[in-house]
Amino acid sequence: MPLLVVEGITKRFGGVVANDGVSLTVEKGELLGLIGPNGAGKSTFFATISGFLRPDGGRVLFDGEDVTGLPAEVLCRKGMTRTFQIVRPFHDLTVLENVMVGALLRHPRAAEARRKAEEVLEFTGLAPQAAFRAGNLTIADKKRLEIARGLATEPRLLMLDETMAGLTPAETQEAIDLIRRIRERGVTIILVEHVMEVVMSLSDRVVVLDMGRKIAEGKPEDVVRDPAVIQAYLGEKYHARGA
Ligand SMILES: Nc1ncnc2c1ncn2[C@@H]1O[C@H](COP(=O)(O)OP(=O)(O)OP(=O)(O)O)[C@@H](O)[C@H]1O
Repeated sequence: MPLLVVEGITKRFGGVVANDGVSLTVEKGELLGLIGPNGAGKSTFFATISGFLRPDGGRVLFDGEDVTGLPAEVLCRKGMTRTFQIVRPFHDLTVLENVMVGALLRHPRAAEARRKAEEVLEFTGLAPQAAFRAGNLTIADKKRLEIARGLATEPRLLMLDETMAGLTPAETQEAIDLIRRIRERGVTIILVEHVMEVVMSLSDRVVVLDMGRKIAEGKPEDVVRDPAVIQAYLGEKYHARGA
């Protein structure tokens, strides 16, 4: 049984149909890349399936259970956690305290939450910055903290929304390595990402959205050769890069 089954999810904002009957499945242990041009509906899809927005139609099944429209904190407890494109740590708390907030979900006693948070900081490479105020971190470390806060909730499905935006090539490589290691721990991952090298190197399968609809799905090497994908997305991207 797939870990996640999404059937015909639709989300409208007034006259804009941000998600128009999107269906997909994610197998346990799989890493699915979700790509598409700006405004294609990727963030809306994340928000709708992870309980931050209510869908106008369609169903979400998590590990066989219908979880459609349940609030984010309930879904998080069931094991579905998302990160945000615009990172939003508690700026005045330390890095350790920020991660403890995530860890408290499964470890209500502060000492245990702290132990869990320290383990996650070690794993994500943020241990040296544990006592820093989150607001003082570099962009790359803020992105890493966003992932660490998600990991501290001990998800089975982790949805990563543009964790590489604004990173240097060296920082991007570190983030790729971190995502690989998360995956080796058995966490299923959906990754929204514009950096194609990242999508290509990490994804088992790629789904392409355009104007709210799924226009392609398959192995990364097949999807990048799909004429509809080149026209809707890659052509524009390569053009924008001057290639
Ligand atoms: N809260 C909102 N209210 C009104 N319209 C919205 C809202 N959120 C998204 N939209 C619209 O829905 C469409 C899909 O937007 P969404 O942010 O999901 O796309 P995206 O693929 O994540 O884009 P990007 O790659 O730029 O992050 C866009 O037309 C956007 O303007």
